Amino acid sequence: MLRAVATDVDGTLTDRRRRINTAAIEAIRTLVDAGITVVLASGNTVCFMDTLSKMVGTDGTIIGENGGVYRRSFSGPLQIAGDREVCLEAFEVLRDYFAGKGVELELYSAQYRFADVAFARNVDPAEAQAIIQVKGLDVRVLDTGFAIHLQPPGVSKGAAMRELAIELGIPTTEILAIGDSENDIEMIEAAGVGVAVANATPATRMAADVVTSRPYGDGFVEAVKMYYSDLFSR
Ligand SMILES: O=C(O)COP(=O)(O)O
Ligand SMILES: [Mg+2]
Repeated sequence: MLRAVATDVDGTLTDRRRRINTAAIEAIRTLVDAGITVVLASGNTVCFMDTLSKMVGTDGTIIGENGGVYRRSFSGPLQIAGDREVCLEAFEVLRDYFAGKGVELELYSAQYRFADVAFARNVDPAEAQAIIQVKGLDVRVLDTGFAIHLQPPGVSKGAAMRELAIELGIPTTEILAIGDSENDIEMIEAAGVGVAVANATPATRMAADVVTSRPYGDGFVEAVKMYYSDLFSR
């Protein structure tokens, strides 16, 4: 039995413009009301995730900053994985490099982040990755399709999900994970069932057990109805 659903946010519950799919919200509420734990798992900040959790109606179990932070329920202690300093140092290197090419990097919500660094996609993520590699920096460059993130090695939504699973007392084999991007691959692989929505990147689709026929929030609803058909047939 799939006792928990871990879902990505941007590109999975939202569309390309980050507008949330209202049918996806309804589906999450149906799951929550049936006692299924819904974990919102995103590259977004804790404060963003808290607001989203409240308004959607989950118990506040979240993975934020691509696994850099996670927490069981609103009242649980916030766990911080990884070292933000190494990400900030790597960001400085990238900022100098791209400044030399006349491109200014734009940080996203830096004052609200505990573990990672996120910035605008106005540069090629592959070029950023190449610079990190050339400089021998021990940081991952993740392209979520919405932002570029710098993560310490070992930090991922999948690693955070494993830790949360222990806290929740739910084996990872009983978790359904749904996502769309590179930052969802470890989570999709670690879960008992991994789903990619139709708009997912090729590597994310490859990692998944199932790829939905519909994109974005409609794909999320399709996946949930597929695995919890009894809850939605009433
Ligand atoms: O914060 C991002 O860059 C994307 O967020 P997501 O993990 O919810 O898709
Ligand atoms: Mg996403």
